[in-house]
Amino acid sequence: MELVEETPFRFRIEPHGAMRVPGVVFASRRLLPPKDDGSLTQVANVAALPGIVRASYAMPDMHWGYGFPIGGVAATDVRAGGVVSPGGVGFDISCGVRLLAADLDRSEFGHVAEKVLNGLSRATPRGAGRGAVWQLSRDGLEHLLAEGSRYAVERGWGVQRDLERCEDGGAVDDAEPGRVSARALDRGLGQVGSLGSGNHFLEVQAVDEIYDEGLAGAFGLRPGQVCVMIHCGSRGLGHQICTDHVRRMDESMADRGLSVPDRQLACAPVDSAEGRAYLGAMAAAANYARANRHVLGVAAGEVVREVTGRGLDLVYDISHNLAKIESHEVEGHRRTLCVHRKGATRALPPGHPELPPDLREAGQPVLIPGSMGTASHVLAGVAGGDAFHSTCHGAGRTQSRHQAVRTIDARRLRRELEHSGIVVRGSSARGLAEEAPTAYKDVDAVVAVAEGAGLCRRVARLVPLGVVKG
Ligand SMILES: Nc1nc2c(ncn2[C@@H]2O[C@H](COP(=O)(O)O)[C@@H](O)[C@H]2O)c(=O)[nH]1
Ligand SMILES: [Mn+2]
Ligand SMILES: [Mn+2]
Repeated sequence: MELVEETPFRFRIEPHGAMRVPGVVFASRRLLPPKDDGSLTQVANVAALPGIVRASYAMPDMHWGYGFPIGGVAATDVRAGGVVSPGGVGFDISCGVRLLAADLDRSEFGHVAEKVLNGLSRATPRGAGRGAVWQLSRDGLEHLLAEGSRYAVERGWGVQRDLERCEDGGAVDDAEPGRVSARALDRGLGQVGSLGSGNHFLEVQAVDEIYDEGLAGAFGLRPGQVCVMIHCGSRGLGHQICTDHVRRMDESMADRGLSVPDRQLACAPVDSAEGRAYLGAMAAAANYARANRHVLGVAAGEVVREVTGRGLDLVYDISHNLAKIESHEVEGHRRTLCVHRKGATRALPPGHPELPPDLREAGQPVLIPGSMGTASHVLAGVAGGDAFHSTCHGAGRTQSRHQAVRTIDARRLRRELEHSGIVVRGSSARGLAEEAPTAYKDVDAVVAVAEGAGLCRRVARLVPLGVVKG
């Protein structure tokens, strides 16, 4: 795949073959994926989607994914036959990050660290399919799919202010629980308030460095502050919805005369029976994921209060696996677009009407986990942000899980983490090796490139104090 360096941190793949638009990769030379991981070919494949506009984008944390690369962003024109592709959202629909801040300094945390981490470990169900913080009836689950975190607050979980600090006020309005299969409902029923496994985590962190004092203040962050970051998504429910709709779209493509370079890019016009069915179910999964992070955050807040006497305030909650119908200007015209972000985070600029009043001047907080042994970051959206106001979502993998397990000694890793003062709870030896910091890119370099490319700005850097791994 030939890449042309257009400007620092921006590479272009010229349209060729079935590509309808160019590919644009935001990266430094060092962060570019190896040619043999297939993700640059995926950028080119996505550029062939019917109705795609401007470019097929990839963020600096990009790596290979199902159909779309992780770190991929693509928008299609809804009124010009543009398609939606479940592979452009991923199996963990609305996987995302929630950051909460404590009125506690890291100097006060050391002597209670073990106690807090033990409490968080007990309060956080994790692993494949086991346990949930909130046991719901089938009727309750349907309410939650329609109303997301708003339903949780209504039922006594957390406070109204939490909703203002959530993307979409805690729920998307276009969810259609009736589009969710019985199998997906069954899988989701006993998992509301659970982490899942692998890359999902609940981490206690400290603010280590502030890059922009004004923005950090607006987000409620100060140097040395203890925070809790939660990364998880829509569990078995989202996975089943993706599986159901990839199959359905795959079956309908020939009849609709649609073809794509890779079967994993199965898609349907947004404005079609299959497209609408997927988007309605996907939105229900998005509401599930937000409520999932919400109740985990409330449970974590109770533990922190019990041990330290201080509570947790929500900084922000944002997804990084979602398709959204948004209005953007393309070639001088306002268009209604279906924006896929898969392992990419929306980053609204200052002044955007969708931001709550207290964040409107600052821009949207963007939450970037790094790894359990390195830093994580808080960024902010900027005016003129490219890729439909999107940026990276993490460090991004350099090694597959399989490669990591083959090369990393889990016992040694656990010792090294504990030696650096990071309390580790949960996770099997295999799980720990899969998620080793060395299996990921350098998150500091990723966010510096994202900022250098004009996608966002850096606000604060956080370091881990303890982690509960899925
Ligand atoms: N702070 C931590 N970050 C972590 C950990 N495990 C993974 N990660 C980062 O999350 C992103 C997002 O993952 P994805 O599954 O949504 O693609 C990933 O790229 C890593 O940078 C952790 O334990 N702590
Ligand atoms: Mn996930
Ligand atoms: Mn994720």
